[in-house]
Amino acid sequence: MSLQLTDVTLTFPDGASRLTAVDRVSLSAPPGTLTAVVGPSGSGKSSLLAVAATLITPDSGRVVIAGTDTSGMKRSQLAALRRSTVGMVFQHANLLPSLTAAEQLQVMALLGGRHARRARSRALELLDAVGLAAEADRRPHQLSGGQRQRVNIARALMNDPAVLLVDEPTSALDQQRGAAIVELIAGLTRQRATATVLVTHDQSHLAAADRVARVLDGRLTLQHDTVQRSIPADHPGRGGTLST
Ligand SMILES: Nc1ncnc2c1ncn2[C@@H]1O[C@H](COP(=O)(O)OP(=O)(O)OP(=O)(O)O)[C@@H](O)[C@H]1O
Repeated sequence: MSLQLTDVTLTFPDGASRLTAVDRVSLSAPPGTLTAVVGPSGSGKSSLLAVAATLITPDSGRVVIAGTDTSGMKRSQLAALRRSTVGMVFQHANLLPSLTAAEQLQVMALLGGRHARRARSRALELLDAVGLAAEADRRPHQLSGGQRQRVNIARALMNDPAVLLVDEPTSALDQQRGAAIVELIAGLTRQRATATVLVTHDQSHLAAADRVARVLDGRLTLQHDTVQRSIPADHPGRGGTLST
């Protein structure tokens, strides 16, 4: 299991008391599957994703990423673990205005301590995978909203993460471009055997997911598997047929 949350609770200060944003949630995400997390506004979806990303430490419960139990880890250790095993895609692409599409990806590899020349070829390979081979040398202002989000997705995959966490990636896009982005994420999840968790408001995105988790008032109320899929057997450490 690439991502495992066990009995996780997260609270925030709320006046004299505390608000429970995530309430005893257990969720596991196997490699090569897309888990959609849906629920009304304020139900705790983003909080759950932030805990899974180790950006926030929960009050209680356990987060295991790619076999590493993150409990008690120092901030620097968590940052290193995130760099090597977690890719994150947020609502807005947040690209650096002065860098080309390829350079946005190369920066990630250099931060991850990878070799510069290999970083360039990997960046071009990933931009091709998201349909942007011809846009590699364009800067963000020369790209459409959907293209910027594709660069964002490719960037998140640069360090070959075991876990891909995606928060509302289509909110700035129209229905058609949004659906194409979710299809792209689903395809990359299977190709690259990432354990992907996608937070979305949009019910129409659920068709692309293997599993659906519903959150209400911080609780996971229902989780079901939609289909059975196989993942590439030659992917290191992630191969085999998967029964979700
Ligand atoms: N940093 C914070 N400090 C205090 N309360 C917070 C904080 N972040 C979230 N909350 C509260 O936790 C609850 C869950 O919020 P969260 O953003 O996780 O929900 P969500 O389902 O992602 O909502 P949306 O779909 O609107 O983004 C809400 O009541 C919210 O007000």
